[in-house]
Amino acid sequence: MRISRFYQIQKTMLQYGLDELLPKHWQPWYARLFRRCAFWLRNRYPEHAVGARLRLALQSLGPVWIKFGQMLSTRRDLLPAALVDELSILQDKVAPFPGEEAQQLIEQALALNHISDLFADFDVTPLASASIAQVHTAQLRQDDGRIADVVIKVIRPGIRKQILADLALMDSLAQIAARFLPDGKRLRPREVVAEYRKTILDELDLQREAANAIQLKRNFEGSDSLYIPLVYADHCRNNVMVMERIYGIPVSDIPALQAQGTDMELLAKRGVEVFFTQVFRDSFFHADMHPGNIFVSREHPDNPLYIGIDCGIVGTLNAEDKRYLAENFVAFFNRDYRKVAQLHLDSGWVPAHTKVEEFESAIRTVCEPIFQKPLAEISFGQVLLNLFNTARRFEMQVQPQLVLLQKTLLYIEGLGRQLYPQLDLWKTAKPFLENWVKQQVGLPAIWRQVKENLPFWAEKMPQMPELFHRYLQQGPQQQQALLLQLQQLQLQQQQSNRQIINAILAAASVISASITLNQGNTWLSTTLGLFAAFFVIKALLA
Ligand SMILES: Nc1ncnc2c1ncn2[C@@H]1O[C@H](COP(=O)(O)OP(=O)(O)OP(=O)(O)O)[C@@H](O)[C@H]1O
Repeated sequence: MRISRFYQIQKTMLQYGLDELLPKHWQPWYARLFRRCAFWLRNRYPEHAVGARLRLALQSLGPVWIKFGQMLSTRRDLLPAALVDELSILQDKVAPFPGEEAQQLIEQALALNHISDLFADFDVTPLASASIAQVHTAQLRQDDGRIADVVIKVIRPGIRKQILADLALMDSLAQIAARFLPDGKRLRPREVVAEYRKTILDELDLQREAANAIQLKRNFEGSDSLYIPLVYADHCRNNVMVMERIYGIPVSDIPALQAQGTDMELLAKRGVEVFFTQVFRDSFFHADMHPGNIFVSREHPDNPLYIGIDCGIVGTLNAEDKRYLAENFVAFFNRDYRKVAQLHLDSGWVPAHTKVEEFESAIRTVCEPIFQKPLAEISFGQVLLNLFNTARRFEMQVQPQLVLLQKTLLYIEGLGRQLYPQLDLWKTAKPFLENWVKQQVGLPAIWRQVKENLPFWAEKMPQMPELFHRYLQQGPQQQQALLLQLQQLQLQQQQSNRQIINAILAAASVISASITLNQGNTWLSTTLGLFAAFFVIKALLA
């Protein structure tokens, strides 16, 4: 099976003339000889450009390859623009599988004798069908007797086996490419395949998608900007997911949005706001924001509400990633390339031996042309992409979560400008970034940190005597480890105490300074102000 599939893949690639993607001097003599002899595998589509042939070949190889092409289409950092443009029009239109089979899968997964035990009006004709799953409509009979309009998403039968087999082959091909392509090291084909493997296998697990949707819904509870359909978690399994049916307008249907009088400017701005809120407030963002997954509510078009579906792919960021992003954006838009370079060094993103002047100059070279445009037209996604590419030359390993974010940012920008071409992204995003950066420094940040640490200390304090007791009972090596643990706890506690004391002293100085200033004693208030600054710095360094 594996050999015949391997042969089929090679055959398809040669019949679409994809060997042309490799410059002749990269191909060993035996490969060129084989190519000449294999008369039955001629390029059948010489009239098409090589990018178009790659797209058609992937399409004919099936869903796994189509999705792989779609993923590659987001890697402008790796592939030439013409190829990426072709790949980005790959569509995974796949014939639906029989609705009766979907019904059986649902009955099995939810342990139902008949689908009507739980659902009324199950429609065997799918509402939508894609390469991995298919969606049917139904009405859910709830425990309290109420009926809810729902959709049921069902994973295609047998798809997992097919995906695993193709992934194994893809990895073999990537190994060959990494070994034989002179550019194999830079393109890192095995890592690209490994990243894809994770994404596509995650998409096969609807429990995971359900959990993501529940989390995102909770994050935007009561929001005017984003609504996530309710997931019926009790009726979700790995291959079946039941959720509230929504009736919004697809975001790509601009005439329909305009016809209902949608405030397009507000809608575009809200798209950017929702994205930045997900990234900077929640550190949890929907990372599959293609237009097919975004709808707009038909209610109150003057206060437009997005509806997001398909939370199969989400990105998360840690505090360091967020700081990196926010500070870099702010430094970028101030055209402070030295700061950008320094930030990379300070955070250890590029090795310590990097020469900051060289790095600064490289960033300036790629980014300055972007700033020739008016600020309103600058693409954040492009800025990030250029930054990643430059940083990579300086040995920065780009983090997958940041690539996911950059890709989502490009989608959001494209969408925003499609809805409202005059959208000024910078103006919309700037308050978010500046606020966030501001919140990370100064007294409020210290206070927040102290508050965050208090429960930790409340929990750890009672363990101190126990740890000490255990320490006395252990052998020398374990004693050393425990001692270290104790010392760390003590250090953290001392740091936390120092921060609290300095924060209190700084606050007292600020209050006294403002009282003395009101009383007209400028000299004393200035001195107190200096004290306040001194304590803030001490708190930050503690
Ligand atoms: N809650 C819902 N209410 C109404 N329609 C829905 C809902 N969820 C999904 N659909 C419809 O089903 C289609 C496919 O759903 P979804 O995007 O979740 O599946 P998918 O298999 O992950 O597709 P793709 O990978 O192409 O995005 C959507 O484009 C939409 O038309």
